[in-house]
Amino acid sequence: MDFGSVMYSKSSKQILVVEDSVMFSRILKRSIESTGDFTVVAVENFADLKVLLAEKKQQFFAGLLDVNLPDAPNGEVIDFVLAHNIPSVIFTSKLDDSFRKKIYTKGLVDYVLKEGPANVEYVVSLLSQLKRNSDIDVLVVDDSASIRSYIKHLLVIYQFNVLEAVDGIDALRMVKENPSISLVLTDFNMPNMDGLALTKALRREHSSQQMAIIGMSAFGNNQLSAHFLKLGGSDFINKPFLEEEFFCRINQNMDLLEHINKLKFLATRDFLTGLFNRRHFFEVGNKVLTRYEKKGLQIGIALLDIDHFKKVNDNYGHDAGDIVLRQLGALLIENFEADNANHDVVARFGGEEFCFLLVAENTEQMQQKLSTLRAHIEKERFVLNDGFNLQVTASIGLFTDPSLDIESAITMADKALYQAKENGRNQLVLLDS
Ligand SMILES: Nc1nc2c(ncn2[C@@H]2O[C@H](COP(=O)(O)OP(=O)(O)OP(=O)(O)O)[C@@H](O)[C@H]2O)c(=O)[nH]1
Repeated sequence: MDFGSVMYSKSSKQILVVEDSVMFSRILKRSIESTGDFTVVAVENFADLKVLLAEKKQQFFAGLLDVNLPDAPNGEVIDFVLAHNIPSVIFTSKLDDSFRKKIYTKGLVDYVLKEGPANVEYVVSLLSQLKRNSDIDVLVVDDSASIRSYIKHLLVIYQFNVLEAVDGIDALRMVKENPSISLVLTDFNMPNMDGLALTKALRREHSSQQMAIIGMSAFGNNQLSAHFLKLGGSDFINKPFLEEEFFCRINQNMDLLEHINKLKFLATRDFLTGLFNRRHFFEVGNKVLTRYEKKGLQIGIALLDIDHFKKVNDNYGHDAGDIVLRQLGALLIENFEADNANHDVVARFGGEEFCFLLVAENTEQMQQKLSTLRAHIEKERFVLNDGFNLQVTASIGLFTDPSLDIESAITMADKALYQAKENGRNQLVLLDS
């Protein structure tokens, strides 16, 4: 048994595999690790498992357990691993009804039949869902404490972060205080504000692309479920439900939100740097413009262009150029997006050119901000794949005039940028009206 040879990256989560078939274990390891999100530690028998968990070297995100091991033929590993608080999925070659019920009462995440490659794919997607769920805040709304606690118990098995509310009014307050909530599971009959009124109120502020709302009510109430879905409910679960159906519906709804968010990201962001793209810059920029002009603040447009960037590509290769663009993108996100009380907007316009919409009390503030950025870029070490450190400089053109629209302001900022290049590069040039 060799646990020491595994390299752990800081962000990857560790998965425990307990499986006596070396071949199956290898296939699992390869498929799981190919996601780049997980590293696998595998053991072949119960004895090794005991040693591994006694060492307490790793914190496992999830376990994949074979229930029939030569030294533990009756599923003894299940209780042992669960006692170590490792959410687990079991592999089994056959499944009867009573065993299936036991799986969920024991607090296992799921079961997988050992049938072939499709099941390995299922395990990998299940692990990815668990990882995603650990970033999702769910609100459970029910006036019954015991039902809330049961649903919370199920959601925690699937790694969700769970918040609770006792009725619709309480739920609206919780959503306001916790804007990260993206799934609401609500009962219907509640005092003060019921599930239908809650859904109506939530949908005024949160579209179905931002938040999933799943209703839960006693079986047979078809009119209620239709009414709920028409109000904007995402899905409906009849009570009592099979745990398996409960998890499937929740995961399907969260998969949908995830896909929508990915599409939104792809439509609005530049692929290489993650900054806004040109189209989205205009969309956001125009909104910021109207909001801040009213407040009497000044707006400026700046264009930044890396100096002699062609030489970076020519001397070190296109990949090195991409590394510089990516690292510069991260620097711009850190300085202009992450902590952005003024709502400055920055985008990659293409190639090595970046555009800024700046909001400040006066032109001097903007100049100060951009001069600090220029100096920061000059000092930054861009680290290439072979470890070589590269330095670059950038020229910036800034234009300020409260009466111009964004497009005309960009044309003027481009003139200022041209002057900065003509004057010898690595500098900021201001043009104002
Ligand atoms: N690596 C990489 N290079 C790119 C990308 N987009 C554009 N470029 C390169 O950026 C370079 C831009 O060069 P030029 O427009 O001649 O300007 P420059 O060399 O930066 O010179 P000045 O702007 O005059 O200082 C070209 O070599 C393009 O091929 C990209 O996405 N990745």
